[in-house]
Amino acid sequence: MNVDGPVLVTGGAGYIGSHVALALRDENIPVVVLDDLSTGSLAALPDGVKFVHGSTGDAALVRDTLRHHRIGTVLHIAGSLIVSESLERPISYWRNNLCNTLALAESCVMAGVRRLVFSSTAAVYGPSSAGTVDEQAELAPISPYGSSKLAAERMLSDLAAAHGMRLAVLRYFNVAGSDMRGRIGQRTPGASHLIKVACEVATGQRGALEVFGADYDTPDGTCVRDFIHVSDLADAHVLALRYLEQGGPSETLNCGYGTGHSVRSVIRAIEAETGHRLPVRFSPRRPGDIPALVARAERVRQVLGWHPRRAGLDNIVGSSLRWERRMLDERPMAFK
Ligand SMILES: NC(=O)c1ccc[n+]([C@@H]2O[C@H](COP(=O)([O-])OP(=O)(O)OC[C@H]3O[C@@H](n4cnc5c(N)ncnc54)[C@H](O)[C@@H]3O)[C@@H](O)[C@H]2O)c1
Ligand SMILES: O=c1ccn([C@@H]2O[C@H](COP(=O)(O)OP(=O)(O)O[C@H]3O[C@H](CO)[C@@H](O)[C@H](O)[C@H]3O)[C@@H](O)[C@H]2O)c(=O)[nH]1
Repeated sequence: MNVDGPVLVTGGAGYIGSHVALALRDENIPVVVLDDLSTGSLAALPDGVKFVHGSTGDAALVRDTLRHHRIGTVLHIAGSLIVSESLERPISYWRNNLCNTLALAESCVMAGVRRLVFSSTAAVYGPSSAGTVDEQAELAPISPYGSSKLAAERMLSDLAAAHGMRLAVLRYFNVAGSDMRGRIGQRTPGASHLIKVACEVATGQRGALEVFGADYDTPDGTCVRDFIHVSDLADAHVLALRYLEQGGPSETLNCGYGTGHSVRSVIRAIEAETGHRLPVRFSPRRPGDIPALVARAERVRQVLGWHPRRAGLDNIVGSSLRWERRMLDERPMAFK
């Protein structure tokens, strides 16, 4: 492959970033990770990956890192991402997702980086009657998280156009699962993502799964999401890198499978996998939740030639449960 210098992965000590770093390393692409370890962990870093501790907002550090390692492409994955938290702490979300992204992008321009991949989100879309959105759907975020990511998309697009940088914006839907070979997984302490939480409950690390709302206008009353396996998403990053290196123009791509699963169907998939009933408690709706969010995702397949290999709740839930059981083995006796 024509790799123009190593790739910088921001947020590479986090859940998605570490799977992306692993996918790049599996393709023998040299990787440097920049992470402030605010939610990430050194234990998540794959072997053979260089690590720089610091923030994307630290302009001097970022410029030194870009120049010292002769970085050709930046995969900007670092960010703040919990929808409900963003409603309580909007300043922190706008600062990290917009201001720090602007600082990073300015450093990229000054250091002559020509290619950028940006982690955006399905939360930039508003609630739609069909629940299924393509890249042209109305952009109407209902949380500071979604708004700050949308603003960052627009800011990056302006900078890219003016400074000869090519930009791939990847709008992830709900990312879940772990490396199928069990090498890495999601370590986030106190995580709030449905499948992570439910698998922690299934392995006895939490008491019960709280289901936020069963009165939505959806087939079974619970919210519907398009869950994408983290390693399929990581593969899309490798393809986006190749695409930009081969001269592909700037693109915005939904990353999902185009299949919706309700919260109740996730619970059923976990029960089928474990053979036990999952303890569940029904609670009121959680602020900021959209009833249904499913990708129309033909474009990512057409543009990048992406062929996901791990679709299906069984792959996602199975790999998540295997990872939680492994984490349990590493933890103190109190959890056993
Ligand atoms: N998890 C999902 O379902 C999902 C869905 C859509 C989009 N995303 C996006 O994917 C990205 C990664 O999410 P994740 O689930 O891996 O979360 P995560 O919290 O596991 O990873 C984020 C990583 O970024 C680091 N970080 C945060 N701010 C930083 C900064 N200013 N400088 C350097 N490092 C910083 C954290 O320490 C962490 O390692 C985020 O940008 C998020 O918006 C995630
Ligand atoms: O303990 C829980 C956790 C979640 N849910 C429900 O499960 C669904 C999914 O929630 P969650 O896993 O927290 O993900 P989202 O709020 O959909 O957001 C994720 O997916 C978005 C893309 O769709 C990303 O942008 C966000 O960063 C990421 O956190 C929602 O209906 C929640 O109300 C529960 O009922 N109980």
